[in-house]
Amino acid sequence: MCGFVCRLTRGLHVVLCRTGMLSKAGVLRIFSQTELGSFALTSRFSWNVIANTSTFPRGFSHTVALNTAVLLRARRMTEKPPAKHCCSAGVGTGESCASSPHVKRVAIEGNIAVGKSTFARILQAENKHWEITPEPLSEWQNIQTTGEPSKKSQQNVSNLLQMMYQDSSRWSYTFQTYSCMSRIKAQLKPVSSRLLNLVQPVQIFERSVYSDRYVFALNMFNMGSINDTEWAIYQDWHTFLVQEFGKRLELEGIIYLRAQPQVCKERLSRRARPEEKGITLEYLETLHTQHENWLVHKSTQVHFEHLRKVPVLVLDVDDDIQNNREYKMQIITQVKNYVSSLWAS
Ligand SMILES: Nc1ncnc2c1ncn2[C@@H]1O[C@H](COP(=O)(O)OP(=O)(O)O)[C@@H](O)[C@H]1O
Ligand SMILES: Nc1nc2c(ncn2[C@H]2C[C@H](O)[C@@H](COP(=O)(O)O)O2)c(=O)[nH]1
Repeated sequence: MCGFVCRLTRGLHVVLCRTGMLSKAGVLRIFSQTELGSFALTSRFSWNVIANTSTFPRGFSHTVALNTAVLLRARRMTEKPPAKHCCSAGVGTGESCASSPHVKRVAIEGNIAVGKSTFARILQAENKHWEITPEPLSEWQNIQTTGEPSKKSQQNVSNLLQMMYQDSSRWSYTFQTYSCMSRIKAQLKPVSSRLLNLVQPVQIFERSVYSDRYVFALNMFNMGSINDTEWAIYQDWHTFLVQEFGKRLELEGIIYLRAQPQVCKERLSRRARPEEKGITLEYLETLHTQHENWLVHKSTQVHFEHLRKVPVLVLDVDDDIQNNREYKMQIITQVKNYVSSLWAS
């Protein structure tokens, strides 16, 4: 038999017949045949991730029809060097990593001060197979700037969270660019080796690139804090980046923590974060509505096919989870059952 056996995904072995000359790097694309006879790109892998590429042909351009109506085509692509480590790969190589297939990724979503961080800590303590990635709040509160040109060496710190609450029309768009970028980085962070060695590991993110758009940015736009032009630009780059990073930003599950806005207001006041002292009940109500529209009524227009299919676990957390052991165990059981269902699917 001519060619190589490449393990592309779990359980899928592909025989590549070769023609042509040698190449060191490239991208392998898998196309599925559609009913109309055309081919849709389903996966893309950096060659150096799947095999020793020194044996691949230069200028390789070849098509192999497999008996499962899957067409394989490999093409030399030298513009973008393949990443050294699949999980730190750049834009455009997203599918090469497809994250770790045996780690489930779940986001905790919910209104401000509903109790996401508290809940995340409870989950972390409950199950060592669940690892939490907190929301990058401190990054938003501590942006290193160089200050005035005359004081170049002096480092200043900007608190973008505070700036956004103090002058929302000036800073909301800037805030969403930064919050979204930091969420992308958080979601792309490689899975820890500790987690990778566990059975049925789960990566839990506090919020996601999706609530950034379908809750906050949309809300800011509806409130007039983000104008038409900013909204168009935000949506353009958001769609582009989410599509480019592909599977690496996808979630397998969403846990929606829900409480009445009034309850969130009370918890917010108790927490007393200085930047948030101007937050009104009305603002929390609009955010509540955005969550409900996106995750419960499904009336928000979402732009990513996979996101529409993500199963959502809704947990009502109006009651005190911290000081009521029975209630806490009941909620944890719901999460365990939900996570088990993700593994079963
Ligand atoms: N279920 C709950 N019942 C009562 N208080 C809670 C509950 N969950 C969180 N809190 C309290 O509410 C405040 C906000 O919680 P936090 O976890 O910081 O919210 P979030 O991360 O959603 O902004 C904290 O003071 C926390 O102790
Ligand atoms: N305008 C936006 N504000 C956001 C966004 N994500 C979080 N936030 C604010 C809300 C809180 O004041 C603070 C932290 O949120 P918690 O709910 O975790 O306490 O940051 C956003 O995308 N846009």
